[in-house]
Amino acid sequence: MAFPWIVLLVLACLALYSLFIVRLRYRKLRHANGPFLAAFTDLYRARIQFFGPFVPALEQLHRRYGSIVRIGPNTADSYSSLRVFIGGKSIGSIIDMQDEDRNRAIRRAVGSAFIANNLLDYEPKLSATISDLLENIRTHHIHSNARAPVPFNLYRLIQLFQLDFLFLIAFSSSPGHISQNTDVLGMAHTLYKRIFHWYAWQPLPRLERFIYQNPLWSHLLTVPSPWARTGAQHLASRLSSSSSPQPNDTDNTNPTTLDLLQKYILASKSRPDLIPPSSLAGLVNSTISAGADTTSGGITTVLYLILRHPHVHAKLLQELHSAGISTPLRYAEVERLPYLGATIREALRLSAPLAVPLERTVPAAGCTFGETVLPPGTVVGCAAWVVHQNKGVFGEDAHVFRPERYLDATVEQLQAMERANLAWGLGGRVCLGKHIAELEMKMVIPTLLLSFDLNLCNSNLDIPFRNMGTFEMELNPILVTARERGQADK
Ligand code: HEM
Repeated sequence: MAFPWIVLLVLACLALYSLFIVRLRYRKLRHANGPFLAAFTDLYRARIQFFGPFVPALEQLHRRYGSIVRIGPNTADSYSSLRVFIGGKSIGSIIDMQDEDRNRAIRRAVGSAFIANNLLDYEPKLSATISDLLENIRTHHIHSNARAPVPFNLYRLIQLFQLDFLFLIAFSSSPGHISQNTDVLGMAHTLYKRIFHWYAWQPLPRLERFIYQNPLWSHLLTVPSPWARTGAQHLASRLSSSSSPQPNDTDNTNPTTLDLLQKYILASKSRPDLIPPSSLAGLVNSTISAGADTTSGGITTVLYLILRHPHVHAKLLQELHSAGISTPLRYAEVERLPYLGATIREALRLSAPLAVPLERTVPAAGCTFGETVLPPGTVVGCAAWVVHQNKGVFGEDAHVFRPERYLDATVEQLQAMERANLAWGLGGRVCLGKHIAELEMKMVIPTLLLSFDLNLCNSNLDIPFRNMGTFEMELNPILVTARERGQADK
């Protein structure tokens, strides 16, 4: 009857080992302030992040414990729960790549696709998709005297628009969401499920990996990704097709002929050590899926805040009218409009699409924040929503939507606000698609405002901006009605 003793011995060893690890993790950061429970278990953070409201909970912790708060023992792997699987195998992603050197090199290899100077390459494709968007609103949602107002879900429509645009720039072909007015491949829906999964499991990456990424049963649990499947199909047909531009093509001097997939293929040809062909599907998929929910949420947020603040709406229309914008609008006409730029910036400050803390690991040299010394390996994170409420930087009215704060500011204040701007992240892992997203926002928002008289149906809706960013727009849809603007309004 030795069996129970062996079991007990193993259990005791496991318990001792867990205690040892917990104590080690606790001791390393015992000087950091925070709730008692958070020093020992990630369940504390999981509770506030899952049941929320997360941002107010973080703000309250800062009021109580100061500018640095310990919200967990020390767990890194912010993005592992975003992994996408095909046939039970993770296809990899640029976002959860922890090898900084490789990430830097890949960003350099495909960087030309994302720099501000090459933005105009995207303009024709964007204009075409905007034209489909206008057509969609006119066909399905317009409110005229002859027809009763038909409220529509602004976020859903912008999401369909965004999916079409991203596919166009990535694969030179659009699934036609906007023209068919539907989530053609079920992408919007799975996007929401993935984002929800990420938010829910981000604080518990080990448990998430054990449950959802376990080779024994993960194929039963992982949400299929029509994104990844479609991307992989495009890649396969591109590599086998003789008609499309091939990786060996020397005519890559004209960037307008190359879509994102082709740029990645060329980068893979010249640096197979860095971008092996097997990593192409994951890299392209993660690059564009990073721009889907963020940009749809960003555009929706800006429009929502403009519509909620009639004086901002009026001032913006005035700026657009005085600029003599043509139809269809060209990027050069709106790129530098000050009030438009300030309005977008202010909306992303108050409601950055990524609401969860952006995490980094302290390097070997360690680092010091104020008087707190953080040892190498410590995971640190900043939540844009919390940083963006700093009154010392953004003023006493930091909670108010006021685009003028950037136009009235001194150079020093502007620099301080820029340094604290986390909407796009900061440093080496700053958003790769920032310039593309800005191009989109600066073209889509004025076009919609100049073409339609948009009205919010639920203008008392505050919830989306207090908890988890764009994800909430799925649960609490922002409904609007649209009426064609008369020529006289323009
Ligand atoms: C309003 C729109 C957008 C916002 C607010 C946004 C925000 C962000 C943020 C905050 C990060 C950094 C995450 C971190 O620091 O851990 C990021 C990363 C990234 N974004 Fe965006 N993004 C937007 C649009 C786009 C678009 C349109 C694309 C591509 C077409 C894109 C591609 C990426 C990629 C690939 C990364 C990962 C970069 C890396 O890890 O090296 N984003 N984005």
